[in-house]
Amino acid sequence: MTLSVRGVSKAFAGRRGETSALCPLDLDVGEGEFVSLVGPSGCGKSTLLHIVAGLEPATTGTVTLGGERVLGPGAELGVVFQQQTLFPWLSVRENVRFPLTLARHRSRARHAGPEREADRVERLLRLVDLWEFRDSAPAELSGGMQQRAALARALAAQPEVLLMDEPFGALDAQTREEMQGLLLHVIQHHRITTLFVTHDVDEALILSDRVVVFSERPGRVVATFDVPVPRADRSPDLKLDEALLRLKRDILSLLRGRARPEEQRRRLLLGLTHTPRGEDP
Ligand SMILES: Nc1ncnc2c1ncn2[C@@H]1O[C@H](COP(=O)(O)OP(=O)(O)OP(=O)(O)O)[C@@H](O)[C@H]1O
Repeated sequence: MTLSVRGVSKAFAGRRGETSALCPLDLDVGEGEFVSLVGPSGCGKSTLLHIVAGLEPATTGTVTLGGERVLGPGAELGVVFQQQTLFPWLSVRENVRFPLTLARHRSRARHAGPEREADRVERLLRLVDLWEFRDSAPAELSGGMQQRAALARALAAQPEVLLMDEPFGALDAQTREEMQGLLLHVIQHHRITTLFVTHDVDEALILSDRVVVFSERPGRVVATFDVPVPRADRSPDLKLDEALLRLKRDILSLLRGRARPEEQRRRLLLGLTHTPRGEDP
């Protein structure tokens, strides 16, 4: 299913007047394509994702999925956010089953599909390596396990579009790499149209067909980079690939040119971006 953003802008009304979060922007994600958004903190990436998910109205413009206008949250979308969003009172298995129950109640036969609900839940829990923890409560899982459960839940209703907002942002480096490997496995086997927000340029390059760079707030698209690596050849080890290193350098220099100095310093301190060897930050 194609995703199309046309002339979408957002202004928030606040105590100190209006905050313009997004300039009118256009963005397309083709059927089965994986597109990442990177940009300075506060440039409106999450706001755009919320608008695409139908969780936040746009001030101007329209979002369409498969040609149909998005007017609110829909079952064709799977969403994974950085914060833990599992229902704490349900077990891991019940969390993953939840979208299927919801789809059944909305009698969305298309989403029920031929596979039995219980079989699908088991397949997904095995895919994310949580079958053993199926009866645990979310609070009993580590952060990485909770995000694996959140990914399984997002995939349960067989969404045609996946929206992910820094899903691995709170994880340690090793768990993050494992999650990237898992997501690569998922997208190599199911070509789901995906819009992915991250601060990590390596992560964007490893996972994406295309990386879209935003300006600082109010966000607009300043550049788009195609990633010239076939899906089948992708892995977290690609960080050292020559072509990707060149792309990374280009993206970082764009971000450094556009990010505010204090934000650049914060990111460098946090290790969110890396300075290519021989260059000053
Ligand atoms: N509900 C809201 N009310 C008022 N202002 C908001 C609201 N949500 C976001 N904003 C403002 O809109 C701007 C964009 O925020 P957003 O969270 O989309 O940025 P971001 O690029 O995702 O940031 P980060 O990378 O730090 O997560 C910020 O200035 C933020 O303060």
